[in-house]
Amino acid sequence: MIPLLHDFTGTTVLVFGGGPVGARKARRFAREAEVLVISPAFDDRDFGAAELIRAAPDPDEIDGWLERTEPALVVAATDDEAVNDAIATAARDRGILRNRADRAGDREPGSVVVPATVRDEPVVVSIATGGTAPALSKHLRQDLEETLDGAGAMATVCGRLRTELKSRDVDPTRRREIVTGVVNSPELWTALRTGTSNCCQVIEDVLDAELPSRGDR
Ligand SMILES: C[C@@]1(CC(=O)O)c2cc3[nH]c(cc4nc(cc5[nH]c(cc(n2)[C@H]1CCC(=O)O)[C@@](C)(CC(=O)O)[C@@H]5CCC(=O)O)C(CC(=O)O)=C4CCC(=O)O)c(CCC(=O)O)c3CC(=O)O
Ligand SMILES: NC(=O)C1=CN([C@@H]2O[C@H](COP(=O)(O)OP(=O)(O)OC[C@H]3O[C@@H](n4cnc5c(N)ncnc54)[C@H](O)[C@@H]3O)[C@@H](O)[C@H]2O)C=CC1
Repeated sequence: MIPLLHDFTGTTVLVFGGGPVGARKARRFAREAEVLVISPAFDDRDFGAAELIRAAPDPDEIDGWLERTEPALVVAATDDEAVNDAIATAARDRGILRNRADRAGDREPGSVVVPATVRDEPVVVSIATGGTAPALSKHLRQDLEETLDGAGAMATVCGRLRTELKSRDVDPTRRREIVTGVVNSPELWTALRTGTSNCCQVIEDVLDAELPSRGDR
């Protein structure tokens, strides 16, 4: 399987099942999508900004929910295998992406897996184990959280530097050298991680060091 990034902004994600797994997936997608959770019970769980709809559709009622809500992705997270089967079939027949929480192993096209994710915006890292060991995905995610500290700030610095260097017509080879040097600098990582220097300061320092003849300041 090949990981891809998909923007769900402005779309609907439909989650069946209001247990811990349905709640986790709902929180995940509610970051950017409009999430509807269908379940006969919700207990006291955190569903993020998702809308909760109390219902327990039978397998033959699932397709009607897909027709009415037109989701970009459907999550099957009920504890009823027949319902999860019906969700997977109806979504496949309508060409809708689907995630089955109760299945590991081979998948057909359009049947997607939710990986463990570490974020330090705009950086994102996803981890999966081919369904073999989701607990390992979770463990590695927790480990990587430390490694990624400062990566978001580093990405912001590089992005602004690239724009700045392009606008100054610095040739592509030199630009690449400067940006690669920044990414590989232990001092800059430490500065961004500890907050001794912020993104703007780092950019100014790099430009001063690399383009000492900047005349417009
Ligand atoms: C195939 C997949 C489909 C999908 O859901 O997309 C799937 C399937 C199944 N998970 C099961 C169990 C557990 N899943 C977790 C946790 C997570 N599971 C997630 C993803 C995936 N789980 C996809 C594969 C990802 C990969 O390739 O690694 C994560 C990463 C993302 C997320 O769900 O948000 C999230 C961690 C998020 C985080 O913390 O970062 C834990 C740990 C815990 O809950 O603490 C357990 C208990 C321990 C264990 O069993 O390992 C079972 C057995 C159920 C049963 O026994 O009935 C099945 C079904 C089966 O195996 O048949
Ligand atoms: N992918 C993953 O990370 C994991 C997957 N699982 C699998 O996912 C399933 C769900 O896990 P949990 O949330 O722990 O189970 P759970 O049993 O706590 O929750 C299932 C939910 O589905 C609801 N439900 C039952 N019939 C329904 C229907 N017809 N329509 C809508 N909702 C319905 C129940 O009321 C309940 O809220 C499990 O059966 C298990 O196979 C379990 C653990 C982790």
